[in-house]
Amino acid sequence: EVFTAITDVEPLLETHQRIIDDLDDYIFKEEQRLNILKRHLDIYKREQKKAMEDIPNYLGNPINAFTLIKRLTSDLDDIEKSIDIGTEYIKNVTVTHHDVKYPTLEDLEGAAIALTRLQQTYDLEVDELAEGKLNGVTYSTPMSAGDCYELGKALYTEQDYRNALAWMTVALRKYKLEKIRYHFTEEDILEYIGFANYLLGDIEVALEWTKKLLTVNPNHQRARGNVPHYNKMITEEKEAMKRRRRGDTGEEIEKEVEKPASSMSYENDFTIYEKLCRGESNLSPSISKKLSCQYLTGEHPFLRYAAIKMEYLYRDPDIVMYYDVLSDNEIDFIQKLAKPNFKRATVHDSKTGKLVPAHYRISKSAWLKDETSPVVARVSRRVADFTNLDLTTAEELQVVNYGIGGHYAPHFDYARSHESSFSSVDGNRIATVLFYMSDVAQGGATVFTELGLSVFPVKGAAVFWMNLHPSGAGDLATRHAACPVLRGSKWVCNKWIHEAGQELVRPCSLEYQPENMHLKLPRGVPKSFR
Ligand SMILES: O=C(O)CCC(=O)C(=O)O
Ligand SMILES: [Fe+2]
Repeated sequence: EVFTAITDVEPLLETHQRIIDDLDDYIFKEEQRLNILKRHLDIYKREQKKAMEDIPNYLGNPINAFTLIKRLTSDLDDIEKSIDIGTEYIKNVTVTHHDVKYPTLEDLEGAAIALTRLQQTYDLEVDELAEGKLNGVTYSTPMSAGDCYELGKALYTEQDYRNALAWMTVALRKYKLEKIRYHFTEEDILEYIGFANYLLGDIEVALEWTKKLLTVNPNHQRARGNVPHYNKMITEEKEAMKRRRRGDTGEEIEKEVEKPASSMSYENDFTIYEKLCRGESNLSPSISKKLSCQYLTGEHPFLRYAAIKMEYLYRDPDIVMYYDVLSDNEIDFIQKLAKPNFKRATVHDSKTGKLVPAHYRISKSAWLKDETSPVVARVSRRVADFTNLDLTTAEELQVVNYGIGGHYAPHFDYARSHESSFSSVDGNRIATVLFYMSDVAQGGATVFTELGLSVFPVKGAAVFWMNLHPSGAGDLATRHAACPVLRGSKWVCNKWIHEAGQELVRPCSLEYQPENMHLKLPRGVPKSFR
């Protein structure tokens, strides 16, 4: 009936306009949505291209590794949300690609923690890292506000509020510069900053940030609730201070709380560890003047064929490095053999005696029996040749690969008397041979915290030391650690040699005999080298 009179048609123009507005709005939103998707796609394409140019170099960079995991976890969530109609499509992508691996949010958190471990160990600036720089050199695409936000969020979840705050602060700065729409807003960042400050006990600063949040959104419910709460806490604290000053509190004047000795020594141990990881080793001249290099030659059939290049890294206790004791082919072969059996590394729980994963040992490892391949057996034989020890009771070859920020905190290789592995029938781990199966671009040193010694990996070389005194007691000086890998990938393999079978080559003794403290080099070595 509307077409019968022009006046009846007139209101239709309003409807018409409504549709125009709605469509405009819809298309604007769709374009925004597609822009977000396009931006993601561009980044995925750009990074894939960069990665394919040099995969080890790309993934060897902790920032690239982190952002890759982020693109396959939280960014993918963001993409899923952006595709309203296409939700089924992206679901299909993740459901039907059974042949590819997807990291989990746990992986994202692991990568975030690894990044802060690197930051702390190597004294890196958050601002530098966020620009994709390691020690002043640019190694990756700068991190976006989204990258920094996700990193901050993961650290917040891990209750590392100090680092969460540092990354959220960078996220805020980048967010304002980028002017890009994300799945989060400035309000979210401000809320994290405010609350992290509160949890760190800095109430006045928390209040300041909450007020900033309220200038952006005066109706923010949680922020409005927090302001009076923070104000109350500040007033109460001020009152308490006044009372304390007047001395009428009845409360005890706060004393400097002394930390228990054990936690102090742990902190000290860790500070030394971090210093050594940065290569700030401090061998005393009395040790360094005794260090030397030589060829290990002599009558031993193995050494007659191939003299080994040997270097003393420390004396008393002796720590030596043998060079070129694994060939590139052997390394390739052993890596291929180990990979399918890789499991997250575990440590002995001294209480339960069980093997459990631990945050202080982050790597993947596998054990290889001599019978697995003639190559593995050959490595054992070689170890017997250059250590002059009996390998019959040695453990299988342990192959290890350290991922992003992978490390092993200071420890002893031998079992202590209270540990369940102490009473092994073959005795304790008398000696360690640690082969380096890769060079490491940055970081990844093996450090001896009691000796002040840093050893940087050299592909094909092996470090050898005795863990026990001739009395069978553990040598405390052998405490050592694997530093976090800063850039690159670190491969090692360990051969742990046990006491049983060494009775003739290395007799036990309760007396202090300096010559018994030294390594017994293979027979046929000229006397001057012993
Ligand atoms: O990887 C390293 O540098 C040391 C490894 C180590 O100490 C161990 O596995 O016991
Ligand atoms: Fe070790």
